[in-house]
Formats: sequence, structure tokens, C-alpha cells
Amino acid sequence: MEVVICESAEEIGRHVADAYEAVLRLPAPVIGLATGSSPLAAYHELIRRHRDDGLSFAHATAYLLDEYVGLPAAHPESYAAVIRRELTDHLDLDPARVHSPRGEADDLVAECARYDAAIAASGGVDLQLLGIGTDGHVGFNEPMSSLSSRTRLKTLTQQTREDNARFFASVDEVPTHVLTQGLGTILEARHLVLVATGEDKAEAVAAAVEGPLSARCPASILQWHPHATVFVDEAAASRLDFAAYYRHALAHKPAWQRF
Ligand SMILES: N[C@@H]1[C@@H](O)[C@H](O)[C@@H](COP(=O)(O)O)O[C@@H]1O
Repeated sequence: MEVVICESAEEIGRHVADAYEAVLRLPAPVIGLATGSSPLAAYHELIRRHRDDGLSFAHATAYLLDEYVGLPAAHPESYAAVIRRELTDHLDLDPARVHSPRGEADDLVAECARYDAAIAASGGVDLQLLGIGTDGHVGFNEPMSSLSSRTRLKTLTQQTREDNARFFASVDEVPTHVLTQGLGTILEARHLVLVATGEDKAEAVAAAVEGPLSARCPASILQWHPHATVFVDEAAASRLDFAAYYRHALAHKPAWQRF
């Protein structure tokens, strides 16, 4: 795992956009998208590069990590709607190739199996962007999720519902259930890129990066992945014991070596 401590969310956004840009040079790139506030700086940068520099997504296919159960896809806070609004509507990415689990499906078990099969049929995800919940969740894999889980139904913790209440009129309107790519599904992506900013993510980041590999902190699966990059700002890095080493490694990173 490579940990990169950055000066600002904008710097993180540029690094993440660089990583996506490398993948977009592939003939049939498959990009993994995430919702939440953490990816927004990267999305703004990708939109800017598309607009100003001609960065094209025309051959890309996208898969979203997760979705609420029970919200119609057209609901403004469904993740399918959020990712269109925040990113894909502003790119030359065919809407038919932007996929998310269908949280309003009648048969949720079949929907989850269909979603995993669709990812596999596309050739797997080349780059999966991840945020991190204050409880260490990635996607919506709450603590104690199976480390080999597949896309499935999960029950949100009350903490996550409260964290996400800012997007709804009240916490009572935050759905109780979600569909999420499993930790095993996420681990199959060829490059995992986790982004976190702010003091309230510091504890979760420290547990993910330097704690034991454990279902207690689902984001700790990054330690098991052969190519994982963690971009954090100073505040999110503030509880890392090995911060000096990460800075030293970055300062001496060979010029030819990308993230
Ligand atoms: N399901 C999403 C996660 O994918 C996201 O990483 C997390 C953190 O969100 P934020 O980046 O807004 O802090 O929130 C939600 O629960």
C-alpha cells in the first residue's frame, strides 16, 4: 500500500485524475466510481480535463459501488442520480454504460448476483475509487462484513445513517438498507484508490492503514490488495504513526513510478 499525504483536497483530486487518466488509455477501460463528498475534487478535475483538455470517456464503462434500497432511481439522493449529477452527465460517457446496483429491484438477491456477473463480464474494474466512512466502511460494507463478501444487501449502522442524514430532510428518511459491492468484489479491482480528508476521518484512516487487517475496519482490506493507493490530507493523516516514512518514500519516489 502506498500512502500519499497531500496538502489539499485539490491536490488529491489531481493525483486521482492522473490515475483515472492512465486507465482511460486502455482500449476498453472499466472505471469504478464512488459517491460521497470525498471523490468530488477528483470528479471536478476529471470534468475540467474533459472540457479543457479533451480527456475522453467514450470507450469507458463505469460501475458504482453501492445504492440505497427502496429509493427510486430518479430520487435525487439515489446514488444512481448522484453520480450522474456530480460526474457522468458532464462527460462523454454513454449513460447506458454507467451501472449501479438497482436498489428498487423486486428480487434483490438476483439483482446482486446480476451486478457481480456484469462486472465480471466487462472484464473487471481497472481502477476503483473509494471513500471511507467514519466507522471504516468502504462502499457500504459496515464493520464485521465478510472479507470475501460479494455484492449483497446490508443493513446500515445508525452511525452511517446519521453521517448521511445531511443529504436527507432527517435521519429517519435515510434508508435502513443498501446494496453494496462486497469486500471480495472490491478486492478484484486491479487498482484501489482510497481518498480521505478531514480530522473526522483520521481514526478510520489509521485503523485502515496501520491497524490489523480485520472486518472490524472493512477498509483494512486495502492492506491485502497488491495495488492500493491511499491519498489523505494532513488532517486525515494526523493519527498515522508512520507518516514520516510515507513522506520520505514519496520524496524519494522514482520519477518513472506512477501511483
Ligand atoms: N456509501 C458511501 C461511501 O462510499 C462513502 O465513502 C462514505 C463516506 O462519505 P464522504 O466521502 O461523504 O465522507 O459515505 C457513504 O456511506
